[in-house]
Amino acid sequence: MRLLVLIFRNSALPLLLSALAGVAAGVSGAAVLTVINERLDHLGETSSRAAWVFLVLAITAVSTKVVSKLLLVWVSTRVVRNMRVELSEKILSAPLRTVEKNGRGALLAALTTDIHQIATAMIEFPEQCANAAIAMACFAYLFWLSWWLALIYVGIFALGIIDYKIVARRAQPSIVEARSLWDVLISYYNDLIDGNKELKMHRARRGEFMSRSLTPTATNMMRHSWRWNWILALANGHTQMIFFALLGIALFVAPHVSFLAPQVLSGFVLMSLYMGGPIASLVGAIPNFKLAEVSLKKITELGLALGEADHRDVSNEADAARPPFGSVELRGLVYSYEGEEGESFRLGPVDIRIDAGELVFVVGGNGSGKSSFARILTGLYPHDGGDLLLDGELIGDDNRDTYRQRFSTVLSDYHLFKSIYGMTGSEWSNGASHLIDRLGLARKVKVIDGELSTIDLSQGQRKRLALLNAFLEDREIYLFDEWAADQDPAFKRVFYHDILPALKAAGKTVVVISHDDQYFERADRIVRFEEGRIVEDRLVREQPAAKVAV
Ligand SMILES: Nc1ncnc2c1ncn2[C@@H]1O[C@H](COP(=O)(O)OP(=O)(O)OP(=O)(O)O)[C@@H](O)[C@H]1O
Repeated sequence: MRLLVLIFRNSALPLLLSALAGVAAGVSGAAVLTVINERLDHLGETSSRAAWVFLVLAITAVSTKVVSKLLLVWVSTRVVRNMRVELSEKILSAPLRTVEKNGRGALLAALTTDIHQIATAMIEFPEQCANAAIAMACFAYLFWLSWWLALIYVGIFALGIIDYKIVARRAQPSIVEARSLWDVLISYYNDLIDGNKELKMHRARRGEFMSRSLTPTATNMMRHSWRWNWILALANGHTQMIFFALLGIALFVAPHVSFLAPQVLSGFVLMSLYMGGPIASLVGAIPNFKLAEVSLKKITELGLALGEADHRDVSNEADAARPPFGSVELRGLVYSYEGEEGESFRLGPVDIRIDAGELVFVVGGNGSGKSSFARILTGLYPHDGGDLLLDGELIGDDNRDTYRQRFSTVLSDYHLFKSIYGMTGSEWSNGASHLIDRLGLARKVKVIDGELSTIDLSQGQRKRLALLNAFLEDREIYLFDEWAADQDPAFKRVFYHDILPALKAAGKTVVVISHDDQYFERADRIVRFEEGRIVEDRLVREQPAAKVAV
């Protein structure tokens, strides 16, 4: 049902036109057969009227078929494009936790396999509507020829459908299982690519990764795919048998039951043969519809339902000028990670107020909650309890995206884009070149046509480029999550002694997550986390304004 809604939401008119053209092709094809059937009865006699009818019907059958196909190709290319864009937008607008929880494997499977399956079914749909219409037109003709024989045909058909359903139902669990295994296989593909070094370095790990994870999953998928394919092939075989049964009845049984004119019998034989193609195609398309339903369900389970309104974590409003802020405050703020066995980590309650222009170092041991705090503070995760306020205004679902736009960040799991998106004109390009120079990368990286010439650099150099991005964004609040961890001692010093004070001097608010205790005295204030809570919040000293411009 959801599939039908989706089909009609996307390109309803061309799909309808294609279906109508398909019906016209099928009906005119069937009409050609009635002319043939009629002429077979008068072999040897000439009729120019019949010849003209034959010619017009044949041309109509071929041309409408071509039109129907062309419309389908036109629609199909657009449907696939639209779904790719829509699903990407859904992923962009979904809350970050939804994206993280789903994982790369499931999302990539949705973007590739599921979209392909749904698009295939959408494209099949009008063609199969046309096939169903052709079958109905054929049956109408059969009823006109002999109602009682046509009724027997309908009865046999109904039995065939019931039989198909009984057999095909057994394929469903394997279809679902094969699709679930595909997610797992993609996550192993990720390991294969991202963990290639680790796998190359250790023979036993490599062997076990293949023998315990990747190969069994691929084998399992093969088994399930084989199972549902043979079950449906068997069900298709049953359907084929029905046509032979129909032909057999027309040829061998019906003449003994009651007198039927030879033209009636040949009509039944011809129509049985003609219907065979469309009905076989209809039955053959059923797996595609089943696969598409499974794919749609998968996408919905990811929290990214296509074609339905959902909770948006991003706003499409134009970026308006914002008045400078005075303070950000967290009051009794709580956030929990849910594991399989309930809550796995709780941040908070956290109470803190950060005033504009402060340089705050957030410190603490591994797993104490610093990065989680950063994600809440920047509005990347919605908090579970307590309040987040900007100048006294509560931050919630409606204004979180706008709130986020005040931050420039380099998070610990940052991603570096080769293009510096979101900045236009030569101004940023000149700025970028200048900053690249200041970051000590001038001999490595250039800005060419709005793109960085390379991002294939060392970890530390890549992080400098991430910093470049943050500088270009030029927002009010900077947040760096262990930015200096990969830097050499000289550049670490530049970061703490030049860059941070320069940002402060420029009126920026800076939050630095750091393990570099030798530089802690560079902060205005130190906030220490332990087990998800602030255990220390102390002023260090007033930072002198820096002389170095960033
Ligand atoms: N994506 C996640 N899913 C589930 N739990 C998480 C996730 N990220 C962090 N946690 C939980 O939150 C705790 C705190 O993690 P967090 O990354 O905030 O610590 P941290 O202080 O930044 O550590 P580090 O100094 O090692 O970066 C972890 O111990 C873990 O239990």
